[in-house]
Amino acid sequence: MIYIDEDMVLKLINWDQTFEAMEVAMQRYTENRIVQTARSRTQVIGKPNLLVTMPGYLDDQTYGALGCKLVTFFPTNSDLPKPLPSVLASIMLFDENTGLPKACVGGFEITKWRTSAASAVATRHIYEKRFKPLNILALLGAGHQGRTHADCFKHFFNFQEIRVWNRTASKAKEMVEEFNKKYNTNIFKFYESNEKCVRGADVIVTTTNTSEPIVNRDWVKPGAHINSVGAGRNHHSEIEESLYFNADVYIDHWEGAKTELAGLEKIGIQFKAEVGKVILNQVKTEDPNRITIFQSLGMAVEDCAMSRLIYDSYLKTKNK
Ligand SMILES: NC(=O)C1=CN([C@@H]2O[C@H](COP(=O)(O)OP(=O)(O)OC[C@H]3O[C@@H](n4cnc5c(N)ncnc54)[C@H](O)[C@@H]3O)[C@@H](O)[C@H]2O)C=CC1
Ligand SMILES: O=C([O-])C1=[NH+]CCC1
Repeated sequence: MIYIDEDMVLKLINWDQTFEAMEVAMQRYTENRIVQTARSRTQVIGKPNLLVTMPGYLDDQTYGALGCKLVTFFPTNSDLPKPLPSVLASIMLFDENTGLPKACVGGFEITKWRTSAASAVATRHIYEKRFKPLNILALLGAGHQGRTHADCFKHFFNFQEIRVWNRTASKAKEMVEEFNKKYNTNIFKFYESNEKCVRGADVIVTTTNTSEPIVNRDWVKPGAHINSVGAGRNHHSEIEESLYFNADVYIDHWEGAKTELAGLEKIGIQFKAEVGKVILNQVKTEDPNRITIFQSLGMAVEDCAMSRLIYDSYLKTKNK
């Protein structure tokens, strides 16, 4: 069995293949060519810290794999004297004919990249494909996911303004300075107020651990698209609940939604479809003024696709 560490993952990963891997994983989901369950959660007693397991099987010539991601979600890591990321992960990849372990792949970078690319896939298929405007992007959250989403959306879309808000303003300011420098641009703008950041935005991405809404119904312009990624108290804490009643809500997978979005179902929200159906043109939002939401949970088969991609790329570099 080989170990592919985070540095190597970063050398091998790229946005275009990650996007394709996410499209394939979501499409195969709808075609019933995957197996995955709701993830298991093992909590450290007396703490909000969790070990989460995500096993999956994806049937695909290029991205197919049998694997299991092990994720730790430790929100208390940000309070350590030397802070650590709150989401850490490793992915085990198995031979689907023998069950032998093939690789253990670092899952920290993969989780950031694949989650960002999943949001981009959702934005492309739910929103951009309908010729909707892509002028202003609002990013709420300047943590690991917020930063990777900024790179990803800069790569795939041509926004004229990318607004950044964060609970701790200094982090958003730092990010804006760093990203304007990195891309030699001035399109990244710091926002002190989440309301002002959201108002007028065409696309909104939320990547926070908040347990209270940071996006209110009245702030979101008609026809805007939201990718809600963060999992605070639950996986739908970032958006005011009444907004879900006024939107078409898309998910990535029903197994996860049944448990992790049970709170939304309980208050009567019906999910329109999984993103795979939109990719396959089986469903779409017709009304251009209807707000759309991608409620991203993250799927095991996305990690299977990514670990296969990284494993194959790794072998290619070794065989050169
Ligand atoms: N949907 C998916 O597939 C995935 C979702 N996630 C979720 O995304 C979220 C962000 O993950 P990372 O960026 O890795 O974490 P991080 O620790 O790097 O960032 C956390 C962010 O949440 C913000 N935050 C924390 N408490 C807040 C509050 N009360 N109000 C407003 N903002 C608050 C912080 O300012 C920071 O911007 C987490 O909830 C994580 O569980 C992570 C991976 C995959
Ligand atoms: O899909 C994923 O890896 C995660 N979703 C929420 C925390 C980690």
